[in-house]
Amino acid sequence: MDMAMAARLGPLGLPHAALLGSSAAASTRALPLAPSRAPRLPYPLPHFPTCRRPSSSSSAAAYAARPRPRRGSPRLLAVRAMASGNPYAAELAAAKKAVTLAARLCQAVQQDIVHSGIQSKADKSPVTVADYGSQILVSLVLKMEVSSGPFSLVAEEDSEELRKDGAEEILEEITDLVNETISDSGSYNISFMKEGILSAIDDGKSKGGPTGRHWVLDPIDGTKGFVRGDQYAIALALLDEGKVVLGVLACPNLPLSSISNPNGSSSGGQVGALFSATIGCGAEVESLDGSPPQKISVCSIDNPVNASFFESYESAHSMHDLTGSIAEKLGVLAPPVRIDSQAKYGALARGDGAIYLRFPHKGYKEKIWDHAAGSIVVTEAGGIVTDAAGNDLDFSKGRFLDLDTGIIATNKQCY
Ligand SMILES: Nc1ncnc2c1ncn2[C@@H]1O[C@H](COP(=O)(O)O)[C@@H](OP(=O)(O)O)[C@H]1O
Ligand SMILES: [Mg+2]
Repeated sequence: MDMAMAARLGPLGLPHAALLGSSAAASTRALPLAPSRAPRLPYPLPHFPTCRRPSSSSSAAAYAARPRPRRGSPRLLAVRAMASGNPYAAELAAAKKAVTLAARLCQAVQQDIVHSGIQSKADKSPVTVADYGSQILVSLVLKMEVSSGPFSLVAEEDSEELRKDGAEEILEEITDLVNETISDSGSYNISFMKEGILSAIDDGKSKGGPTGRHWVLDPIDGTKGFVRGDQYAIALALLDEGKVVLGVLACPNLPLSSISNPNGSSSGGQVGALFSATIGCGAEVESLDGSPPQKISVCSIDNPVNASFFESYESAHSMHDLTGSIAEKLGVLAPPVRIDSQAKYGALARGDGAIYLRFPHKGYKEKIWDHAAGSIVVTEAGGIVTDAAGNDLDFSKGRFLDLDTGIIATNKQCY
């Protein structure tokens, strides 16, 4: 290929016009519903006291003998981080702990939504409870586990609605659900009052930016999938000087085995995957129930004819006719695999498919929490994530990504 020709080509070896042109319909393969797991928490929960630090001497003895956090104190974690050669090891451990706890809360609420037959996002209350609850847990756990430096969190939710008249009941539900999840985990002997809950949400108001460290959180990514009982993710990343240096993706309904085989998820297999990656250290997956992490890498397919590609389940989020047309031009034969959330990035990173195409409708502005964790999981697994013009995604510009041309993630061979 001559240089002039190469310059005209975009990612996937296609001219930019082909990436941004239009349409051809494609048949689809939707990921089979993951088998549901028994809820760990009833929902809605009965109310219970919001502060239970022991006062009597006998309960003080019980308090002294309480189960301790398994991963050790922040100081110990920092020492381990230095010893392991991963400068973000303490942050990674905290991030995994935070999203695992949030995933438990979300699973309990999703079970309730599915069982109660709520199928529309219009009935917002349980979704709202889970969104806020997940953000609160992640915010609280990070603050308790990572003590170094100022705390900055760029997250989707704020407490404005919960501070309005009439929101008292839902705030109480959220408070109870958060406290119950913490108590049930056995990790901390602490509970929170409503004001602490509201301020944990508002910790997520940071604007991010090019300097310092910022956590980036989507407390429930793929809300529509969550309501349907399908895929969703709790996505948490860390920015350091404008770069994503760490990412974790809790995908409670994603099979642990590959979803490249349509029957793969029905092999009696476990669901609940936790992807993680730290810059320069590779990417891993483990079960949300705590199996040992295993290194993952993107697939080595070099001919799109043998590739399958991921895209949003929701056509409102990505133009299915355009992605179908791109796939056709590439020679992809398999129908698209449509799933919600950054579970797509996780599945791509472990080689379940070769390409993820995301082309929102004109005017949509992507938020950093929808891609930060997923993109580092893919790049650390050996893949590439760019916009349709081939530029790296820039997470240093605040709460939004500065692009309007779509996102492509794939392995180096297909790019
Ligand atoms: N019109 C639109 N175009 C593109 N993305 C959209 C969109 N409306 C919402 N989204 C984003 O798409 C995310 C879900 O991605 P996916 O389609 O891959 O499941 C949503 O995350 P939330 O569910 O956290 O709001 C939301 O941020
Ligand atoms: Mg999202």
